[in-house]
Amino acid sequence: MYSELIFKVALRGETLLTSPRWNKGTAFTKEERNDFGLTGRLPSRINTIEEQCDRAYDQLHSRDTPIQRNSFLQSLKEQNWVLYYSLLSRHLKELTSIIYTPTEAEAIENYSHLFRRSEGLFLTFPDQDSMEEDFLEQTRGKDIELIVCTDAEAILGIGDQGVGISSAKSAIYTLLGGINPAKAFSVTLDVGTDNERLLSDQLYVGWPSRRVRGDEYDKFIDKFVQLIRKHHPHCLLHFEDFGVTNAQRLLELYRNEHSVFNDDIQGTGAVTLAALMAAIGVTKSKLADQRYVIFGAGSAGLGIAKQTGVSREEANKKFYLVDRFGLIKQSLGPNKIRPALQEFVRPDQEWSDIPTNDAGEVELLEVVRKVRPTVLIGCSTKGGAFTERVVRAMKEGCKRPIIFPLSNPSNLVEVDPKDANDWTEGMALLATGSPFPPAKMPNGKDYVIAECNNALIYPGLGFGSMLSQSRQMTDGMIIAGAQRLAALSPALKDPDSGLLPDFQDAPAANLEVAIAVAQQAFDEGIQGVSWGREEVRTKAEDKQWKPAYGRYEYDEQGAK
Ligand SMILES: NC(=O)c1ccc[n+]([C@@H]2O[C@H](COP(=O)([O-])OP(=O)(O)OC[C@H]3O[C@@H](n4cnc5c(N)ncnc54)[C@H](O)[C@@H]3O)[C@@H](O)[C@H]2O)c1
Ligand SMILES: O=C(O)C[C@H](O)C(=O)O
Ligand SMILES: [Mn+2]
Repeated sequence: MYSELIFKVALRGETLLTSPRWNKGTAFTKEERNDFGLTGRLPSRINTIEEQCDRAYDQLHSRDTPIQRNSFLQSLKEQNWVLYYSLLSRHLKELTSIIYTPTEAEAIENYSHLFRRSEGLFLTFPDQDSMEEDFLEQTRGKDIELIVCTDAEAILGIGDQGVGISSAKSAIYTLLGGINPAKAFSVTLDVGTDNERLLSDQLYVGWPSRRVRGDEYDKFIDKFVQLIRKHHPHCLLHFEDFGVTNAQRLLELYRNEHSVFNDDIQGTGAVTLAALMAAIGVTKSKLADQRYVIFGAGSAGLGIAKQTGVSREEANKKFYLVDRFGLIKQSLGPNKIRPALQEFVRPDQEWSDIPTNDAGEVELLEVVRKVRPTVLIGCSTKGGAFTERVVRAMKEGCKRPIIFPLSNPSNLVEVDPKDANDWTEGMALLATGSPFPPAKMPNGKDYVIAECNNALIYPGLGFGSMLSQSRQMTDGMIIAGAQRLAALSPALKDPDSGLLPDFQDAPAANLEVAIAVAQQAFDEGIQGVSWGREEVRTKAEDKQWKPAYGRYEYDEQGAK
């Protein structure tokens, strides 16, 4: 059916073959080769997309390591979008882990050494006088619906990487969310780096200077945000992997004036809420009845704590936050407690009889022993932090502990889910941030480890907001998306199944999320479109971009 699509294209010859958006390589038909000046520029045989995918898949497998495969796929993306996304869609689970988590972490760590061709827009602090010009040079005349930006201060759990991530996040929007890649744009905000390894690396491609902070940083970010508001008022602005001192602050600053979204706070909060809803569906309890310990009180940790919808007064009763200085309690003082954590600070007297370490801190194990939490979530960047003693203490405190070690990439996971499953005799309800193989239950059955990664929901949240053209991404929209995702949980049918849909089903799950989000925008009366709520599903299906070539007609006024 997609071969019925007709595109008016204004490129010819070499420029057509080097345009990843329009290039078809050996799939150009005889007629197109005649019309676009390609006869003599391509070998004779005309391939189908299936044949091209088979060839590319073989080439991919001639590379041995995930990082070599990541580089291969990056090159393919630079050559031909339809082929790239077709190949990824055909081998979704296998290849998502190559272009995204966990392999993307290695690709970003080695970005400067693997560098071949730049992608998206680089806005660098000392060049800010030409920011608008640079921005318009690349975006002029384009109908941009999505901008993914990062300042790369807190990339996954690997910290400050100077430049990186936004293009992988943007590709996931297309692959799992159906966003047209021609309408999405990734931006690196290069404000320097405090990573010594990068600063002393002669090959580092970013701006080799210490990170700009304070007023100067805020002004730089503001200049960028105002540019988007001016030129693309409807566009969704997605923030990724900002540092913990900026992420929440920037979100609060802009979320009422533009459709902005922080993935680590809101996307992670939403996907974890969905996994929690599924888990309490299995344990037949309520969110409000859980006792939560969150290990790692950064952007993700706080996003999760807030997304559960527990009221401010309730928060201090239900949540125990543990960070690098142990339990967040009063006597840590303002230097060790960020203002955003205030509502979760525990009174000291509550802990006076609990042993501390030499530094006077209450460690995770002691917190688990005392609180007997039903839920333990890790977003600390500290691999292995959920030791056997911690996990066994969880099991002593409740029959079916909910344990989500969410730190990425795989080597930073707080506990290998296989171990957590063994140490709890298969009773733990588990979900991780990176993909892991199933664990074995004592009865020999496989227990599927749900991948609680924000990629299962952020493309749908974004698509829903773009579809409804809401000028805001409200909490109500995010919760509606989380509820819809939770309703798709395989564990609701079979308690031994994964808590969240398998990644193979991520495109379908994200579409459902998008529909719920757009419907919610209508319910809140903040949609910017003139069609009606009952049309949301059809409009969503129509708007989805699918990797398919269609037929090209040469037209000087056509797309470039
Ligand atoms: N699964 C997902 O979808 C998902 C989403 C977002 C983040 N994450 C992961 O969560 C982790 C944190 O991400 P973030 O964006 O919140 O980063 P962040 O920098 O905002 O927060 C990290 C927090 O962990 C704390 N921390 C650092 N070392 C610690 C230690 N040894 N013990 C206890 N706490 C420690 C820091 O003080 C900080 O508060 C990363 O590994 C990231 O990959 C996963
Ligand atoms: O990038 C991911 O895989 C999820 C998340 O945004 C993270 O920072 O770890
Ligand atoms: Mn992230």
